[in-house]
Parts: sequence; C-alpha cells; structure tokens
Amino acid sequence: MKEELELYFIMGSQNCPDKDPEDILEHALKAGITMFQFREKGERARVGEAKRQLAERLQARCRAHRIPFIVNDDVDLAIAIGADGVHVGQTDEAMQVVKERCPEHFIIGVSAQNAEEAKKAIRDGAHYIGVGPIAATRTKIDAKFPIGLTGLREIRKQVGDFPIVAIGGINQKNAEAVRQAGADGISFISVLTKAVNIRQAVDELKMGMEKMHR
Ligand SMILES: Cc1ncc(COP(=O)(O)OP(=O)(O)O)c(N)n1
Ligand SMILES: Cc1ncsc1CCOP(=O)(O)O
Ligand SMILES: [Mg+2]
Repeated sequence: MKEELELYFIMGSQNCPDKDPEDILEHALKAGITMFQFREKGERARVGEAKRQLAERLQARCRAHRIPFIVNDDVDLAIAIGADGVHVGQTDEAMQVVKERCPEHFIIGVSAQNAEEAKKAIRDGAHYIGVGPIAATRTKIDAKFPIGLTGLREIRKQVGDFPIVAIGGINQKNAEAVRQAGADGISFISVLTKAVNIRQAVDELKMGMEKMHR
C-alpha cells in the first residue's frame, strides 16, 4: 500500500476546465504517478452519465498502466464500474456501510485531520488515511484550516507505521519536508493540473520523496 501512495494524483474535470482530463492523466501516468483518484465534484463538475463516462475513460488509462483507480465519495459509482477502491471523508458515507457494500479487494481510504479521526479510521478498517490539509489550498473551497507539518508529525506518532498519504497545498518545494514529517506518500491536484510540464513536475515531486529512501 505504501508504495502505491507515493505519488497519488487526484483530479476531476473541474480542475482542468481548459484542458482534456484524459490527456493530463495520460501524461501523469507516463511520468510515474503511483495511484489515481477520480474526484469529480464542485462547480462545473460532470454528473450522471457524463460523470460515469469520464470515470470509465480515466479508469481505462489507469488499467493500461496498472495503476489503482480510486473513486472519491461516490461509492455507487466505484462499485458500478469496478474501481479499485474508494476514498471517503469524515462527512461522507459511514465506514461501516462502505465496508459492507464494497468488494473485499477494494482499497478504502479515509480522510483524517487529527489523531482521533486517524485512529478511528484505522479501527473501522481503512487501508490508508489521507492526512491534511497540510498547507493552504485553493483547490477545495471547504478545506479545513491547515494542520502543517506539526499536525502531520503528531498523527504519524500516534498511528505507528500505518499508511499515510498527505494532502493539501503539496508541491515541489514542500514534498521533501512532508515526507520527512512522516508521510508515506503525497497526494496533489493543482501541482499537475496547472503544470506547464507534467513530466518535470512529477520528476521534481519524486525527487522530494526519494531523498528519504534508504
Ligand atoms: C487522499 C485524500 N485525502 C483526503 C481527501 C479529502 O476527502 P474529503 O475530506 O472527503 O473531501 P473531498 O475530497 O471529498 O472534497 C481526498 N479526497 N483524498
Ligand atoms: C481534496 C483535498 N482535501 C484536502 S485539501 C484538498 C485539495 C488538494 O488540492 P491541491 O493539491 O491543489 O492543494
Ligand atoms: Mg469526500
């Protein structure tokens, strides 16, 4: 699980209104992302059949590169298209229901902003926790106040070696510090959806993550 979390890209069409999301994902996959989350939500997001069709197109790209395809929030969609997993937050579908409904092999990710939420998610059967927001972000309008590296370190201290991916305001400048503060992986949206050169951006993020490797 930890290796898959290393470079976890998240995107929906609302994150790249002037570009083709399939094109962005293909570049990101070729550059070496290790997991992908389809997060189609908010203003200008696709709904219904258009959302499902986009999900299936992006899923096919991930399959071709053997990269896990995770669906954000929408458990029905994840099950319907045979995704590799779902990611749910504190106010999304309850973990007990998610566990009951999803196939055994599903990867289940849960968001946590503090150690209590993190420990509960682990007790409830999460496979990884998405910890953040680490820094300020403009991508999620209802994002909570950033917990910083201090918040991340505290959660790491309390969850032992449980898989953690950090999220929120992560970029080439802070990736290494985030890794050093205890994240097994980083997740990011705008650093790729707004990148002029996706390969270069992924390479730089990867460098930040690899500095800690033994
Ligand atoms: C890897 C990862 N971590 C956290 C989140 C945030 O989930 P949530 O708090 O439910 O907010 P939304 O993304 O649903 O707006 C995430 N999506 N992925
Ligand atoms: C989905 C989500 N959850 C917490 S912050 C965030 C947005 C991350 O986007 P960015 O990488 O552009 O800051
Ligand atoms: Mg959610």
